[in-house]
Amino acid sequence: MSSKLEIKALQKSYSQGNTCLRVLEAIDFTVGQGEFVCLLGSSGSGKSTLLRMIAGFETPDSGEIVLDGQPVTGPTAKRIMVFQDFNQLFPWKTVLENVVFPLKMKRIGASDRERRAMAAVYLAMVKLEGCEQCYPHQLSGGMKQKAAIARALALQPELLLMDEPFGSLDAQTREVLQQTLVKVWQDTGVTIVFVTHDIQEAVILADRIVILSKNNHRIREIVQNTLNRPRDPGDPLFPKMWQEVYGMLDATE
Ligand SMILES: Nc1ncnc2c1ncn2[C@@H]1O[C@H](COP(=O)(O)OP(=O)(O)OP(=O)(O)O)[C@@H](O)[C@H]1O
Repeated sequence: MSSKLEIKALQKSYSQGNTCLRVLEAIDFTVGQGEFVCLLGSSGSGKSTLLRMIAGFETPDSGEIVLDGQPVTGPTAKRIMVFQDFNQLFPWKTVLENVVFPLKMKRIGASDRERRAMAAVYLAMVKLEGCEQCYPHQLSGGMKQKAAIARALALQPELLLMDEPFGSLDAQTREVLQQTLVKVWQDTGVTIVFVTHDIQEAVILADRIVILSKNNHRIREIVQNTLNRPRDPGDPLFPKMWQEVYGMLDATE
């Protein structure tokens, strides 16, 4: 698998008052074209910080982030982020308009008609057909997250970055969205880096799981997920994979 994203010797600290808070140190890993990678670690291990740097929202103290051979120096539409917050959509626009608007801003599609057709394709992909004319306040949290995912995918990013997008959903809705996301990922071939602190979520979604340690700010382990897809927590092999990952996390506490 060719490397889509390369993270090289990344280091990041924040100043908090008079002290320097070290967050990430010697972070090295690659993400392959079309791969689904989860960043997992306890609270404060630097998962979101790492994702924000990959997005180009923040700069590392040292080290390099390279996408398709080009250093990341700031945000671009090649890397689109989906957040945990349900209020990512424009409240005054319909679901369809929410997907069409960024396409127009990025001059994707030759006409409004073409952009609306593109938006409808991505909304159908996340199973929101029939909701195109709804406003965000008429949607459940899960439906809002689906719309945010459709909007991100419609921009056809090189990299989809997801920061605990299902973190505020109930368990059942979360499972449905996980299945939807895996299907969309398989259909589009998009490369995904997904932050979670939920082991089950990482085991259901990821090809590989990058486990961050809060203790030394480094990567504790990169776990290859050996379970066949579609993943099912009822699979007798699922608890073994879960335990393997849990063991890595335990050692970081
Ligand atoms: N802008 C900032 N300024 C100062 N400190 C920050 C900033 N952003 C994050 N931090 C600190 O960096 C550390 C890592 O934060 P980060 O949000 O990346 O962790 P996380 O693993 O995503 O945690 P969680 O799972 O709780 O979201 C935390 O101690 C946090 O307080």
